[in-house]
Amino acid sequence: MERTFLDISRVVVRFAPGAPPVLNGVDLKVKQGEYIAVIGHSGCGKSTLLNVVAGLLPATLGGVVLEGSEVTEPGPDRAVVFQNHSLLPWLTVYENVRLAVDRTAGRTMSRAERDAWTLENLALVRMTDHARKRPNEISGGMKQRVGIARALAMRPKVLLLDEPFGALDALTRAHLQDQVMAIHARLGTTVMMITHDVDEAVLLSDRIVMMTNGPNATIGEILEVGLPRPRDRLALASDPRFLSAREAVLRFLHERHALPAVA
Ligand SMILES: Nc1ncnc2c1ncn2[C@@H]1O[C@H](COP(=O)(O)OP(=O)(O)OP(=O)(O)O)[C@@H](O)[C@H]1O
Repeated sequence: MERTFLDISRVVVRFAPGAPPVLNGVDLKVKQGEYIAVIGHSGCGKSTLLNVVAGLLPATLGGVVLEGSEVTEPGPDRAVVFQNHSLLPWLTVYENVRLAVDRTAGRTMSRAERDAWTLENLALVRMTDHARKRPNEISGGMKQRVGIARALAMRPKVLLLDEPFGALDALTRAHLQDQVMAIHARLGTTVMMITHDVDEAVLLSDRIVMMTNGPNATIGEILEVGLPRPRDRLALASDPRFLSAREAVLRFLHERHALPAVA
C-alpha cells in the first residue's frame, strides 16, 4: 500500500465557543502526487479545511501531518493559490515570482540559479513573454497563471488551490485547467483543490471529496475518478465513465445533500 503523504486527521473547527463546529471530524489521507478536489455547497467549510492544511487556521481538535511533520503554521511546503490573485501590484510578473524564489531559496541557490528558476516557472505557465509587465497590464487568467508559477516556484510538497479559476470566464478557465493538468503530469505535485464546478472536479482529479452541508460538516463521500491520464476534455465530454462520475457528484450535491432551500 502507498504511504500517506498528507494526513488530515479528525479535524474539528469551531469559531465561537458554544456555536456548533463548522467542520466536525474531517479525516482524509492523501497519497503523494494525488490530485484531490473538494466540493460542497457554499459555506460548508471547504476554505476552512484548506486553511487548516495551509496552517493559516488552527484546528480546534485533530490536526494535519505532512510527510511526518505536524502543520502548525504556514510554510512554503504548502503553497496556496486563491481565487483572487494576490500579486503585488508594484512588482512586475517576474519580480512577483522572484520574490517567492528569493524567500524560499535565498540561501540554497545562487543569484543566477534563482533567476533561471524564476524564468523556468514563468515558462511553465507560458508567461515568459509577459515577464516585464505589472499585474494591472495582464488579464485575470494571466494573473492566476502567475499566482500558480509563484506557488510552484516555492517547490511546495502540496499545492493548495482555493477555487483558482472561479473568477474566470469559461474559455479562460478551460485553458487554465488544461495547463494545470499538464503541470501536474509533468511535476507530479500533490494538489488539493476547492471547486464548485463538478466538471472541473471530474476532469482534473483522482478523487473527489464531497462535503456534507455545515455546520458540523464532514466528508460525506469520496469518489475515485479512475479516468486514465492524460485526459482530453473533448474526448471525455461523451465518455460514459466521465458522465457517470459527473452524475454521481451531482446526485450527491443536489439530491442527498441539497441545501434546505434547494431541497
Ligand atoms: N474566521 C471566521 N470566523 C467565524 N466564522 C467563520 C470564519 N471563517 C469562516 N466562517 C464560517 O464558517 C463556515 C464555512 O466557511 P468557508 O468559507 O470555509 O466555507 P466554503 O465551503 O469555503 O464556502 P464557499 O464555497 O462559499 O467559499 C461559514 O458559515 C462561515 O461563515
